[in-house]
Amino acid sequence: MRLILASSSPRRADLLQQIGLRFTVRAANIDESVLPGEAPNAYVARMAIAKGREVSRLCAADDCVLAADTAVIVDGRILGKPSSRGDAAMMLRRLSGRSHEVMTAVSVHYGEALRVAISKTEVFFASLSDAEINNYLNTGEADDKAGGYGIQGHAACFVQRIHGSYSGVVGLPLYETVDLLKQVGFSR
Ligand SMILES: Cc1cn([C@H]2C[C@H](O)[C@@H](COP(=O)(O)OP(=O)(O)OP(=O)(O)O)O2)c(=O)[nH]c1=O
Repeated sequence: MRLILASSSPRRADLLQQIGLRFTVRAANIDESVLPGEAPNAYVARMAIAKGREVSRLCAADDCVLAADTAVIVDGRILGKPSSRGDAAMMLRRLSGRSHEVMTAVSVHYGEALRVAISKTEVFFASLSDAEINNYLNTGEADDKAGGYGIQGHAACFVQRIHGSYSGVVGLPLYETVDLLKQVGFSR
């Protein structure tokens, strides 16, 4: 009986380690395109379930598989990971001087059981100058992160406040994760 983290994200592994869980990492590789008209909560839940399902197929029947998906939502639009530096710059200009929502869905597959939770956090960004955006992009932090920023890195300077879950913004909401593991009866 093992806990498997179905993720290639080093942040998710760091967060799980932070709360003392022992686990093995097995990354999932799925198509992350948004369906036409798909609502943000439906999208992140579908992605978290698909990642978990793919990895659980390769695991033992008594393994517990944890997966997650994070998206940034602004004006009803879903921002995933930027496809280029220009795309990341566009995302950061869109987030500048206002608040947006970060949604992370977590899925747990354990035996026949599947549970999903969604964490939503409002993040308030300061106004960013073009120079600040360019300097930030030079750090390379934007490349693999939803919305083109990481609150845990240099972009912390852009964040005035948040309302919700810090670990959820970084990619794995820890309260919800532990709650789901309890719900399916997975004990450490
Ligand atoms: C908003 C934000 C996102 N992120 C990260 C969390 C996720 O790793 C990433 C969003 O992409 P995801 O598709 O959720 O995850 P991933 O591709 O990194 O990893 P995997 O699918 O293998 O689990 O953005 C931060 O690290 N900090 C932040 O402040």
